[in-house]
Amino acid sequence: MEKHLTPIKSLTGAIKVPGDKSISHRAVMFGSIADGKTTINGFLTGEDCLSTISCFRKLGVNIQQDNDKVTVEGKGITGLQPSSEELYVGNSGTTIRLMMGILANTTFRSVLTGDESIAKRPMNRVTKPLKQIGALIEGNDSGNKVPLHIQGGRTKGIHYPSPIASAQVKSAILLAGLKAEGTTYVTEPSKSRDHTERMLEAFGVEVDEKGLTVSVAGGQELKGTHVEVPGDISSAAFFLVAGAIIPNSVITLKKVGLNPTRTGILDVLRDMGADITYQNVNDEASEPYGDLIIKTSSLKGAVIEGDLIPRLIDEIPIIALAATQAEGETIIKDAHELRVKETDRIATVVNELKKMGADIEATEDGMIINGKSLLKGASVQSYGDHRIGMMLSIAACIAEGETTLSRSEAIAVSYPSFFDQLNKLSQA
Ligand SMILES: O=C(O)C1=C[C@@H](OP(=O)(O)O)[C@@H](O)[C@H](O)C1
Ligand SMILES: C=C(OP(=O)(O)O)C(=O)O
Repeated sequence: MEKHLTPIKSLTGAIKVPGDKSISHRAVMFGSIADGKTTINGFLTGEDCLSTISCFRKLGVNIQQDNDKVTVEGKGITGLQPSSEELYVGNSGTTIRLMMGILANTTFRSVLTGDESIAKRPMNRVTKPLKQIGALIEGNDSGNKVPLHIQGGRTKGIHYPSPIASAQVKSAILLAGLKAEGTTYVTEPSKSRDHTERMLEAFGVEVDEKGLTVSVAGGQELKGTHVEVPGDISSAAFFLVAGAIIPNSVITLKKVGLNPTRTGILDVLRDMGADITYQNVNDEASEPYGDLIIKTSSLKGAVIEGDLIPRLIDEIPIIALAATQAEGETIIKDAHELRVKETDRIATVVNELKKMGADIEATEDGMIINGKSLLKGASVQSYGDHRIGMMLSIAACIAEGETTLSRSEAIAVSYPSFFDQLNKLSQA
């Protein structure tokens, strides 16, 4: 689908961004393998999370979904049933990688596959540790690419030093560890998002954390519960940057998730000089949340690297846009992981922003951006990557002239109401 976008004078008003994608996936997955019923409020109805529901239905789980309210009739950790069809995860890396951990607990064989983007993404990062735990996995490129065939075996706890800070890898291993003999440990090079750890605890599982090592003892069961999903900070990020760079703007983003493993974007934007304030913060919830108010700001460049990267990995495309409007240079490094997301996000961000006149260069593990560029409307594309599509739509709001965005439908993967909310704020 092609979208024609024109500049916006200001953004004002309040919105509630949709539910957190990482938490929505996990609520359905953990509810499915729990004993008893799980209710979810604030579920993200984006395509990725609908893929998760569809896969668990194929495994025999009864799931009712009414907009953002979901009820899951849990089957227990050994109660999933074989699917006669392939499990199709669409565009969702989180679905396939976490499901592999769960399927390592089954006695039957399942086949997992996905769209053209999933077909390119590396799965060795999970097949390798899961094989060590005892799962039987086969697939293209020695188990690195879909379709993947997976079956549980005699699983035994391992201690896995993960070469990358990845919540998908950590979660897949911990989930496989739930039924393994002994204890399963994962050590990361730096801390990735901890939604799995927090939610397993809410489902009654004991999770141990010592520094960068997380572990679960095998033989634990999950008990169905209620999950309240806060707004997705990765979706809010597009409006945080839009509010900062579009003149005369003041926006309130309500009930945004503020889990410290996800708030790197707030640290960076404040460091760059953005005027952000917090209201109604609830730190007590298993997943903290609060309202964020952002005003038009004069930004300056920043260096973004190291342990901060996993705390804002999905926000780098929109941070790159903010950097094009900042005074001075922004350097993003240690972000090699961007190369294996829905697209190679270093290449797609740099290519498309260059078409709009940005001064931006790719490096092997990041990018270098010189700010204060006057962006011009251009013909750009999302390459089927939701976050690239949204970043370019916000770029179009400040560009001179019209921008044509092709493959804009990809945005529905994580933010189906994105254009409605953008319109609402720009008309207010
Ligand atoms: O666990 C999750 O929910 C996610 C983890 C991150 O991926 P990695 O685990 O590959 O870093 C992130 O990029 C993705 O959008 C969601
Ligand atoms: C990388 C992302 O998701 P996933 O890995 O689940 O496809 C994302 O949403 O930016």
